Amino acid sequence: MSTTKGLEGVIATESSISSIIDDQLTYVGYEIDDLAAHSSFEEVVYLLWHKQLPTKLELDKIKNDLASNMEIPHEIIQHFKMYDLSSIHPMAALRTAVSLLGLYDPEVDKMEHDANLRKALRLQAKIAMVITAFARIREGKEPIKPKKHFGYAANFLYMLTGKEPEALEIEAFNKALVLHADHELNASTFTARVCVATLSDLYSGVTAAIGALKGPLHGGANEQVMQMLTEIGEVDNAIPYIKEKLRNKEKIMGMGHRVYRTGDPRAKHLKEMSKQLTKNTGQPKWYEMSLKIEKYIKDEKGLPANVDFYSASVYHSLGIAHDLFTPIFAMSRTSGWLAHILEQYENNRLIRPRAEYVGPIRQPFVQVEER
Ligand SMILES: CC(=O)SCCNC(=O)CCNC(=O)[C@H](O)C(C)(C)COP(=O)(O)OP(=O)(O)OC[C@H]1O[C@@H](n2cnc3c(N)ncnc32)[C@H](O)[C@@H]1OP(=O)(O)O
Ligand SMILES: O=C([O-])CC(=O)C(=O)O
Repeated sequence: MSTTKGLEGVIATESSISSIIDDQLTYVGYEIDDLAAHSSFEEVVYLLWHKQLPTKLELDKIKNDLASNMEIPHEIIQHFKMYDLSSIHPMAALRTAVSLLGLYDPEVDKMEHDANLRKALRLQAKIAMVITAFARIREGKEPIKPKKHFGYAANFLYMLTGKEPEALEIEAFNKALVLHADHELNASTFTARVCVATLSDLYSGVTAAIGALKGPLHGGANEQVMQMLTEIGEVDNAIPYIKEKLRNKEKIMGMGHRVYRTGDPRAKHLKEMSKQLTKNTGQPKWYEMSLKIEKYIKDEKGLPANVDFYSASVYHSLGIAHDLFTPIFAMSRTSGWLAHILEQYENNRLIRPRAEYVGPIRQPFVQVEER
């Protein structure tokens, strides 16, 4: 047996959801650039789950279904109110709340495709209010219910702030959701597939995936990027700060990728949004700092910026708390996780690789009294 550390380059499954070929990303064969330019998040959700673009009627229906199913059970709100949320990371709260949501879904253990689609819709809808309710309750505010006529992006921003978002904010946020929705067999998606390949339920799969996304080598990097930018503070400090980090053999968050070599095709969209939004908010320094870091790391280490790098200054410019960046990633990626869960169920086989044993062998057993 031979091992591949981190399963690099290992093809673990077939999938027709998203592909990364020659550093180009597609969802069901549609270029990410086209989807980012033209589609709503709901359209992408439909595409990932049904593997075709919706008709106008189908799109209207999924938009309406998502908005009408967003309200979360009262018990989840009560659950958040039980804790001192000031010391709880929202990703931990989200992981627990998604698991808890499963308790309130009467179809949780129904395994038919249609039942799984209905659960997927409910979970995708409710996860938006789980995050916003958490964010409001920890600030001592009451959660806000969704508006039926708002789209997914607008509803999230509205439930978070209580203000009707502006068109530019909705557009930027929608685009960020589209860009994060799916990404082939990344660590959290693989986790979801491993979990449900035991024929466990969909809530378990998404709960497991949230746990995997939380780490700073994966989705948790976007929050870390903003922490780094905040520590840097001013554009002139950027390069000395980065040099020091590299001297200490520390990783620069938001840089590098297991699959992309020339660059992450999502990053350019977020970069452009960061440029515009930081200018609009009168804080171009976040973009300028990011630009310097990106160039330096590319020149010095040959590493490209990944999706987490510019999303940090985008979300910051939208006035979103830094520790909500990863939950927002999770909210979008839930659509991809659910698509992969549905695909796994369709053609399931238990996922159970082997480990090469490298521990001691033929050890003589010694009774506890003699050790
Ligand atoms: C949505 C996402 O999940 S996108 C990724 C988000 N994560 C981050 O941004 C965290 C920072 N980046 C990283 O840690 C890595 O690039 C990963 C985890 C994304 C990919 O990791 P891997 O493919 O396993 O690469 P690995 O960690 O082995 O790095 C290979 C080499 O590049 C270096 N390297 C990789 N990324 C970075 C980085 N961000 N900063 C500095 N050096 C880096 C490593 O130190 C290593 O160097 P060495 O060979 O001299 O020891
Ligand atoms: O694919 C990966 O390894 C990580 C990533 O960019 C993502 O999940 O969006």
